[in-house]
Amino acid sequence: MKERRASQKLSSKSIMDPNQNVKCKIVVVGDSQCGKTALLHVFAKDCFPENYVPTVFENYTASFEIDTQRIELSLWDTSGSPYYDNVRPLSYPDSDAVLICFDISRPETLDSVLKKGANMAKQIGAATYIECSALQSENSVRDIFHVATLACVNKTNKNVKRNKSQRATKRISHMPSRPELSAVATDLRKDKAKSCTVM
Ligand SMILES: Nc1nc2c(ncn2[C@@H]2O[C@H](COP(=O)(O)OP(=O)(O)OP(=O)(O)O)[C@@H](O)[C@H]2O)c(=O)[nH]1
Repeated sequence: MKERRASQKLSSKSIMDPNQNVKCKIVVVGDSQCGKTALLHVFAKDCFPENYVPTVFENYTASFEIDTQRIELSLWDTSGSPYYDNVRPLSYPDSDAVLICFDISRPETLDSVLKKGANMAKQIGAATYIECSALQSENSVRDIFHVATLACVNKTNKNVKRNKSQRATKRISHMPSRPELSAVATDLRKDKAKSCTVM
């Protein structure tokens, strides 16, 4: 595993002790072949994986700097296969953020998110909805982890008060509905857009 040292500095209202090592655990879930591994590879290893290899469990590390604080990210890739439905939850304990992903060019993968993920996102106070393409835009991938890291840091900062349910309802309303996605999926396939993330 290779550690990525992001040069970009992030801004945060969080109050952090620069002497303290801040660690965040981010778990990535979503249907099989929706692009979870590619997302993590592009972010943590700076390259788009050439071949599709089904994941069982995989871990990556990376880091971000927020203000002068270095944040160590522990990134957990999971399998989207129903075969691993019983073991996937083993990665959830102690996670600071969960990225719930689907493939924007395959509306059926959004169904799973709507079935399981959206309710879960509301319950846990999801932060936002973001689209990205691991194939085409490393910046869009970086944005995902930028936001995820800030969400982790703010979550652990007791000085930041928020109304979880209001935030979730407001922010995830940007997520496309199933009919909207079906309508645009053909064009998206042509453009090779891929992953979306609800967090
Ligand atoms: N066009 C396009 N293809 C992508 C993108 N991201 C991933 N893929 C392709 O989608 C397929 C599945 O990608 P993975 O990242 O392995 O999917 P996964 O969600 O980790 O799959 P599981 O391990 O089965 O859960 C691979 O063939 C990737 O090359 C993307 O942003 N654009």
